[in-house]
Amino acid sequence: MDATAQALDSARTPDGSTRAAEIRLEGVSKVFADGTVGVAELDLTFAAGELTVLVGPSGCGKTTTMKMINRLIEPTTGRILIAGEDVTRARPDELRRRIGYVVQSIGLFPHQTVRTNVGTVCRLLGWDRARTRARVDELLSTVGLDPAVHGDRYPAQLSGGQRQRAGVARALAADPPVLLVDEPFSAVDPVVRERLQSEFLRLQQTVRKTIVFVTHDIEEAVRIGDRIAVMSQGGHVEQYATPAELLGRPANAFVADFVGADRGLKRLAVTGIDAADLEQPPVVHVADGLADARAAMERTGARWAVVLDDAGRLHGWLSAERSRGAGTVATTARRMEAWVSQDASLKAAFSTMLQHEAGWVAVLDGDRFLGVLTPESLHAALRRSVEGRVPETAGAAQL
Ligand SMILES: Nc1ncnc2c1ncn2[C@@H]1O[C@H](COP(=O)(O)OP(=O)(O)OP(=O)(O)O)[C@@H](O)[C@H]1O
Repeated sequence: MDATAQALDSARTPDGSTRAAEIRLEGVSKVFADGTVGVAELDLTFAAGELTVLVGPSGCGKTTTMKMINRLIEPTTGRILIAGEDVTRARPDELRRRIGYVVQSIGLFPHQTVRTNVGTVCRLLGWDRARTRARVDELLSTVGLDPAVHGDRYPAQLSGGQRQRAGVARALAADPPVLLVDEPFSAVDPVVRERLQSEFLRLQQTVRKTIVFVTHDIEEAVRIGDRIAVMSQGGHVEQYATPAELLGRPANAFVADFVGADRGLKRLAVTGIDAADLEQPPVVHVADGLADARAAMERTGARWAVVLDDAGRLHGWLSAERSRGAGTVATTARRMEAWVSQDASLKAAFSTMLQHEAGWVAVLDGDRFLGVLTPESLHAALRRSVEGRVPETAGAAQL
């Protein structure tokens, strides 16, 4: 076993799983035999445990960059370090057994069952049958396939989405610290695609690998990436940033054009709710009298108040107008259905607001009321997400 294989094997967590490893490209170029420059002088670092997306127009060098990491393509110049070890000095076969690889076009071996397919690398690494079988069944369940139902099937007996999941399970089987993923969802329809993306994200939350993910689809990139490298011809990185930064502050015209004119809308989906974004309307309690509620609203000039129950849970809302009538808060308050959890995106909050035709949406932490988002505070939240990088006066134009 060479130094790179050892480095990839060595970092074990207490539960025995492999730690994610940083990948560093230093001055990497690829000039093909016919003189085509696939990638020129590329410096890029993929942080350990992050999902980094390479995105860009066709032929810009995404796949070449990815395939140099597991040496399916040999770099012409430069160094590629994984966990500090130079992969160009490693034996390619040992290297590839330690790097998971998911690709849409290279499918599963058609004449092997799903279980045999998924266990391929485990067997190559010399694992015994029992360990391999246990690992394969665990992985099949993790990716949403039932070992008892799907394990003994052949790839042709699975749907496209199921085949893709089996491919992901195969890549993860030997618990590699690094996973390379090339356009895995391009052949499935948009609905299945979105579901597979969500599943893939959930899986990454559990396994926390260093993932390099290639796609030409910016929607997919912003949906799943922790960071995104937007590339142009020759593997040139035009911008390397988080989805929110990329959409909020494209570095140049190329990136702005690539992310699309609707980038403000796309940003809603990648921006979370921050406690600082929330407005605090007057709060009254369900046991209060209407006079108290009215007074609370008059003090701040508010047109409505949030009504909480004794435990601080959202009960509903009360308008200033209704508070002038007779009765109690309990009998006069209206139910409040426009609410989201604090871990929702701004897009989910806005969508909830529209769905209920409400002027605001309550934000909850479990049962606990945290505050409300209005169209104004939502706008401010979007601007805050790139604060420090967007001049105040440019904010409106960014949307
Ligand atoms: N074996 C090869 N010989 C010559 N040129 C090549 C070879 N492989 C790739 N190229 C060229 O290198 C450039 C980068 O190709 P690459 O496949 O990395 O692009 P990509 O960004 O992944 O594109 P796509 O999104 O279309 O898959 C392209 O101009 C391509 O034509």
